[in-house]
Amino acid sequence: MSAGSLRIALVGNPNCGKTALFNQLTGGRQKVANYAGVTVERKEGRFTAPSGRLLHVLDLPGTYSLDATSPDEQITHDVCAGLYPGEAPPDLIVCVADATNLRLHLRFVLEVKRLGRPMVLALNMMDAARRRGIVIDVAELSRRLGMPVVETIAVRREGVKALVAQVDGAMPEAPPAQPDDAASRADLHAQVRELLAATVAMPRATDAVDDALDRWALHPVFGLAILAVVMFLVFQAVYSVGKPMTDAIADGFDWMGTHVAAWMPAGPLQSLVTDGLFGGIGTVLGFLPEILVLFLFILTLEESGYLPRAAFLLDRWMVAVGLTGRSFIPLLSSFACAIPGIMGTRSITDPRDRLATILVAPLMTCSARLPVYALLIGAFIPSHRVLGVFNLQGVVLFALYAIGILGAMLVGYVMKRIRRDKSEHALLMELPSYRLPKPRDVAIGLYERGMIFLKRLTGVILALTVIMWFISTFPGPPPGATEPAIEYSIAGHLGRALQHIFAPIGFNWQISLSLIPAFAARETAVAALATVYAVGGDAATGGLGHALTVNFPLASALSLLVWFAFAPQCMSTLAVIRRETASWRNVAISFGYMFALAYVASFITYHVAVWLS
Ligand SMILES: Nc1nc2c(ncn2[C@@H]2O[C@H](COP(=O)(O)OP(=O)(O)OP(=O)(O)O)[C@@H](O)[C@H]2O)c(=O)[nH]1
Ligand SMILES: [Mg+2]
Repeated sequence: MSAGSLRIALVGNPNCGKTALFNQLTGGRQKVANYAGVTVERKEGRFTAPSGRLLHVLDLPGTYSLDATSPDEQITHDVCAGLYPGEAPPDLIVCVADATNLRLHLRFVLEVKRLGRPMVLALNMMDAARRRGIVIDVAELSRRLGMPVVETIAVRREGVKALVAQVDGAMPEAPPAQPDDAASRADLHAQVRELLAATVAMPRATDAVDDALDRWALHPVFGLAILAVVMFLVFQAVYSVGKPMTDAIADGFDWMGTHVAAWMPAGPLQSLVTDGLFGGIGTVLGFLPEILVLFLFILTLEESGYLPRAAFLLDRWMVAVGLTGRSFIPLLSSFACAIPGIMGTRSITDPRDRLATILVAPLMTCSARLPVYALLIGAFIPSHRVLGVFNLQGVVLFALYAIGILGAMLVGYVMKRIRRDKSEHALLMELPSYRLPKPRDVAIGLYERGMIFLKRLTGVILALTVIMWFISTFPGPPPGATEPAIEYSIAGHLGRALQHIFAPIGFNWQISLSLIPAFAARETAVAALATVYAVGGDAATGGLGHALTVNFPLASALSLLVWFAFAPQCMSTLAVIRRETASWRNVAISFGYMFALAYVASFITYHVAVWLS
């Protein structure tokens, strides 16, 4: 340890507030949510304590015990035991415990103590504990454990002051290291009982409000009905709240585009700015409000503690289709993006269940597909009222999310049928307390999502858009050409070559072409179509939506929507599958089955739609 700095590791059972504490200490913006298994990687941050000392803080995945059974728990174990490659053991372990659930959490505290390293116990969630009338004799607990004990409330700024003072003060003495064997393990239970009896007065074991809510939320029939209604309302909200804002942004960009164009001399540069930048990037940017509205709901649900209940309700169904209730949370993260979803599977203990979840995660509709859906739905689906109250566009969007989920169930079921090991695992999961979402955490989450979207927009999407503009513009038409200029460009040739593959499912060459950049980032399909049609001169009047309705039959649009629901995901997703499973074979399986599924489903959709119309 260098004289001026100290390395601290935050450890504890899942969902006890380690990350909330980490964010308060370091000003970090790591994800906090009300269920187990949110953090799956070690995250480092630092801050300067009042004494001027630099404190390095490590946030670790939660773990129920130090004999790690899943990849994220392994990380925690290795860091604490000083076995993590390339990392010295921490100078001080801050063990975080949920004060409302000490029966479970103290066991882990005792386990960590046996490592024989200097440690401090943070009794977190003291606000909730006091509300429930739990009284803890902190001085006695500290004396019996032989370590400093600090009460904290990680969701309030002032709630962590005492902890900072403690870690910034004199280093606590390390407890004696103890061997880790079966006998001493059995002993832990007895010790926890003794500690609880001597230091904690618990008026009632569980919260009356939680119990009352759970009678409805976990009811096998009403519970599922509530879940369906909640999900349906979320998608309605995306349309009724997000759409007007999206339209306003699109109009604003159109207006700016025409004005900027008026200032510039005609030529390739003007075309790049108006067709490529305002046409392409502007169109994608317009979908930010819809993404934010969707995530406002998802983050609120995450913080409320409702989601693990949904996992519990769906467990039976998930097992029936070859997944587990534990797959629920990673699959849910995949609605943001398959990448965090696939990384989130690290909390699934069984490698077989984990792989099944990884393979179906990309079928969940990620937020990058939302612009594509929104564009096509806006152009082709009339905004009728259904049953007087629901917006038809919202219903179609809901249906698209639903076919992704149904597709995942189908694929899970097929995998279950073909694998040899048919054992099933019961879901063991703690249900967290219900909690009113903290505006700050939701705001952090929204900010992070928004920034991810904007960074993609100014990075990969911008680059791809410029490339699309370039290949759509050059080479220019030969003298005396009769067709639109774009027909002679690289894009024209490439698109027509690809069309051989995609014509049977109803795609014209422009769409076939837009699938190439979409493989790098889904949203670019929108930017690419905007650029291609703008360069081709079709989008000049009435915007991209209009250009699409003129150039595309409805059957092609439906086929394209279905294609995007199932098609192999972007390259980054495949790269993460490779990293998480260390196997190219899984990448090939994933790509291959999704391509086949998408092609067959689009083929059927296209031909049925043509036949019906
Ligand atoms: N009322 C209250 N809620 C808290 C407190 N600390 C954390 N929370 C909430 O508890 C939940 C879990 O917090 P996290 O920080 O994500 O927990 P974690 O220990 O990092 O969980 P994993 O990463 O899954 O191991 C979130 O909903 C927080 O808002 C607290 O002191 N009081
Ligand atoms: Mg965490």
